[in-house]
Amino acid sequence: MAAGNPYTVKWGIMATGGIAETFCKDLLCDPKVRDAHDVRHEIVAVASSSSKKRADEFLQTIDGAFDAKTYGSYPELVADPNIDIIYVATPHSHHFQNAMLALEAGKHVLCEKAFTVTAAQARKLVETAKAKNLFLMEAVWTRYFPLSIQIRKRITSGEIGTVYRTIGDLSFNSNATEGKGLSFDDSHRMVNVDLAGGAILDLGVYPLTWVFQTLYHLQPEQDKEAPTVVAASNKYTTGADENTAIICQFPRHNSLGVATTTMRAHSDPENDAVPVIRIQGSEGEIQVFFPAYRPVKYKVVKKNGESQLVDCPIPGDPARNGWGHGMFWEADECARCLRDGKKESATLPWTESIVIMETMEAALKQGGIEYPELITTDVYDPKSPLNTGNQ
Ligand SMILES: NC(=O)C1=CN([C@@H]2O[C@H](COP(=O)(O)OP(=O)(O)OC[C@H]3O[C@@H](n4cnc5c(N)ncnc54)[C@H](OP(=O)(O)O)[C@@H]3O)[C@@H](O)[C@H]2O)C=CC1
Ligand SMILES: O=C1OC[C@@H](O)[C@H](O)[C@H]1O
Repeated sequence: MAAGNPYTVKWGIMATGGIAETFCKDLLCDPKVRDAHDVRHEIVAVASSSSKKRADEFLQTIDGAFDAKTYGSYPELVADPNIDIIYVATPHSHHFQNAMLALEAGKHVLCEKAFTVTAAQARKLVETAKAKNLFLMEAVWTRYFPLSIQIRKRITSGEIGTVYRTIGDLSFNSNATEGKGLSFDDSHRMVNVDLAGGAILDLGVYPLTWVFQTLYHLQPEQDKEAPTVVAASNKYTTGADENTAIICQFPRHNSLGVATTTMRAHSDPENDAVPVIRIQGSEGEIQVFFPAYRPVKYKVVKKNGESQLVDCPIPGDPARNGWGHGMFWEADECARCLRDGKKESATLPWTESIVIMETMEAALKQGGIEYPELITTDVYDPKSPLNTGNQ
């Protein structure tokens, strides 16, 4: 790399669903538009477990990377020597086996949230990345937003005093128009236990992200304290949780986090009428507005009543019809880590992903939510139907 040239990362995309499309469109945005001059991204390959044709169509959908190789299976993708890092964009159920497939093939990995279905799976991924000297990161994109970075800095600088409590919610009103059910088919990944569906793993991970990035991440390294967890869930007819509340207690730090999520009511039905995250300290609080996963504004309210509203827009690339979703910031983090030889991101270290998985696992257990053996095993199987595409 000549001095001054941006470092280029070559991405392989595993799966062609909704989030893969969004992420790839972000990769195709010009980094300079978001003031990133040191890194750039290339999509060099895409795989669909259903067919090569589906992967070909995907390139049309994202309207770019037309030279990328396309594959009709995940094993073919991970074998491609031109790829630096694989983005795993499959349902939760598949993350462990798919990420292992990529790591075992010697590829760095960015794996969608929720990282895994069980904490043991998360530990196994980390052990494998460590043993193989590979980069691995959970794709909790919200952490890499300038908004999140600003908020963490404000907390660290003491602007709201000692933080005692963070309350967060991510909820949607997904009630069916008729009857008592939800609007999803029972086979949909939001509610299907075979795909590790449910509110906790899909939505709850975001309010938990706010609890963790404000109450756990900022604890001094020598005094890290994992929470004790008390949780309750109401189950949907499929067996997945539809309505969950999780309390995280950090007794040594005298703080509490409350994360709630439901598919039965919206976090903010009046649109910006209420904050969806409240980070509460002795000198004031920081309020973050909907949605918890992609917030674009927050308010600092001081004890004396003074307040400041801060807008943090997500830049759109004019050359891509103004597209810009905000996933490019996590992609830039991957690029910088790879460039600098780092195996994990300091913004979401491996230990923290594991503690978050332990927290969600505790909540699932207390809520009586159970998932099938095929998707909870922490034994890697390259021939698992989750890897070969028969499932
Ligand atoms: N960061 C964020 O904002 C978001 C993250 N997500 C996360 O991304 C992941 C995927 O979600 P999303 O893209 O919405 O899901 P989709 O259902 O839209 O796509 C999932 C893709 O995974 C592949 N897949 C492989 N096996 C299966 C299977 N048995 N059933 C269904 N799909 C399968 C398919 O691609 P193919 O046929 O090409 O192999 C499919 O298109 C989840 O972990 C979710 O939590 C989701 C939405 C937003
Ligand atoms: O990650 C996500 O963020 C947005 C939600 O709508 C989606 O279900 C979830 O997977």
